Amino acid sequence: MSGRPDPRGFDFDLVVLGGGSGGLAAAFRAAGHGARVALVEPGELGGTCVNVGCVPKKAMWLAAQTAERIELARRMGFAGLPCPELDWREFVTLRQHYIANIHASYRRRLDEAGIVSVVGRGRFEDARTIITDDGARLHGDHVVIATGARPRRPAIPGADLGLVSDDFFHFVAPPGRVAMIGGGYIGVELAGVLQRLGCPVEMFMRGPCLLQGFERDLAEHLEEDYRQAGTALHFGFDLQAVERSGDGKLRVSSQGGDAQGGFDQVIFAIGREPVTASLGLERAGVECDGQGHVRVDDFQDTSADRVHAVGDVTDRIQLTPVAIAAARRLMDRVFGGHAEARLDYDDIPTVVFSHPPIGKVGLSEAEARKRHGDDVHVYRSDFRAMLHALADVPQRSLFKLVCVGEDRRVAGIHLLGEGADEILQGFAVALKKGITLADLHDTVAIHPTSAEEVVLMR
Ligand SMILES: Cc1cc2nc3c(=O)[nH]c(=O)nc-3n(C[C@H](O)[C@H](O)[C@H](O)COP(=O)(O)OP(=O)(O)OC[C@H]3O[C@@H](n4cnc5c(N)ncnc54)[C@H](O)[C@@H]3O)c2cc1C
Ligand SMILES: NC(=O)c1ccc[n+]([C@@H]2O[C@H](COP(=O)([O-])OP(=O)(O)OC[C@H]3O[C@@H](n4cnc5c(N)ncnc54)[C@H](O)[C@@H]3O)[C@@H](O)[C@H]2O)c1
Repeated sequence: MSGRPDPRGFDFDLVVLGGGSGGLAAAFRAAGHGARVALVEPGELGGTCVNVGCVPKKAMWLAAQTAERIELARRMGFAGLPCPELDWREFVTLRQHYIANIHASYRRRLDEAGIVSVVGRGRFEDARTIITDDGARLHGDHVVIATGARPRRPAIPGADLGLVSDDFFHFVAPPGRVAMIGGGYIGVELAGVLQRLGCPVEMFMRGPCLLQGFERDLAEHLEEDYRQAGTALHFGFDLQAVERSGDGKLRVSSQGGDAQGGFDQVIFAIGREPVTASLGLERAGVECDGQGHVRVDDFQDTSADRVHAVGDVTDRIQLTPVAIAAARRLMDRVFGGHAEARLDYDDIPTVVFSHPPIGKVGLSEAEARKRHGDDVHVYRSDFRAMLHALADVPQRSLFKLVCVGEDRRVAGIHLLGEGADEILQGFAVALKKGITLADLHDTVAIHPTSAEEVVLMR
């Protein structure tokens, strides 16, 4: 919308705050049900995922994987290959061109769906009224809050010397020697990309391992892979300060007195915080938890009538398909006549795009034992993928099934290795449908693949 703000305001069935994964999905689905929709977004369409998350990250991962493949090819006897060295500027141009196409496609789809797209930041005047930067008032019968999250910075001296994941996607040249703080999804993924693209990187973790929340044995394998690739891992490093030394390099020090220097960049990957502070939620009667996440019930309803929230702004699993699925079901309930529609947050598959990738769906072995006691049966396959065996590199794959009960229902699938990212999706469908180990054994394997290990585990 442009021009002078209309003092009478504009009426809609739905006003959506945020044009990221969740907000766009809500807007499109509601419009599909015939609702009159306004979408308020101050930045580029697509939010975190498209602009500073999944998409540019996966592009960098693909570049890093290509470098890895060139190295494998050399080991397999291909001669005359150049030393893999990425021209970052050229690749980033390709990446951003890909992203620009996504923006254009969203813009076209919003127009086609008749959704009013408002450029600006919105905040609540009351539970039915959103006021935008330029003073326009949008009245919605329903409001969806989908303002997402932003990277967290530690409250320590020198925090302003460090970067966050958003900044990573501004690099147009190798960043030099990097200290990555945090061993969760983002720390592991960005460190993996850097190491495979030939940038020295060291990881500093407060805890004792990488990827807490993933199977210990698989994560330990991954730690070994990272060490083999030349990444130093510092566990139990509780960051106390970042300083610039006399030589211009950065130095990180821990509570325990440990210090490491000589870094060109420090990147914080220590979690994300919800974007709620400036939304005027109190004026709408929307409650937040202690960390600022919007509180929602199982139906994505907030404490305010007809105000809903989806995605990273809530305290649920922070994944794009989760934000999208929650938004679509919410709109099916509100505008589509499906009174019971809601997202089941159990058994959501997830993959970390590490090198190699690691993925999981369902229960961990520990969670299964907590719920099912001794009636838990674990099957493992530890093998070298054919590609790695041929190239004679030490990388191994580790697949694990967690089954429960007399009928060995498959309650958890955990994959680390070549192709894990692509293999998991289909098996996640099967797990969700309640398959047993016997069902896997009844399925004829596809040979020779890594995926066949899942149906052959005994
Ligand atoms: C580096 C990185 C890699 C990731 N990789 C993956 C991955 O591989 N797979 C995966 O599933 N997930 C991944 N994620 C997570 C995924 O990006 C998020 O879970 C997802 O984007 C959440 O969507 P959302 O709609 O809740 O929020 P967002 O996508 O963050 O969208 C929120 C939008 O709200 C807008 N906004 C903020 N304030 C206002 C306001 N006042 N008014 C109007 N609009 C406002 C913002 O500008 C933003 O566009 C990754 C995240 C990061 C950071
Ligand atoms: N492939 C994917 O699907 C993907 C990729 C990236 C991000 N994401 C989503 O984004 C979310 C955020 O990613 P993330 O990596 O920032 O968070 P995370 O929660 O995965 O990991 C944060 C890590 O930082 C550590 N930490 C927290 N505070 C610290 C401190 N003060 N000092 C040192 N370490 C500290 C935590 O112990 C944890 O290991 C993820 O949880 C995930 O849901 C998904």
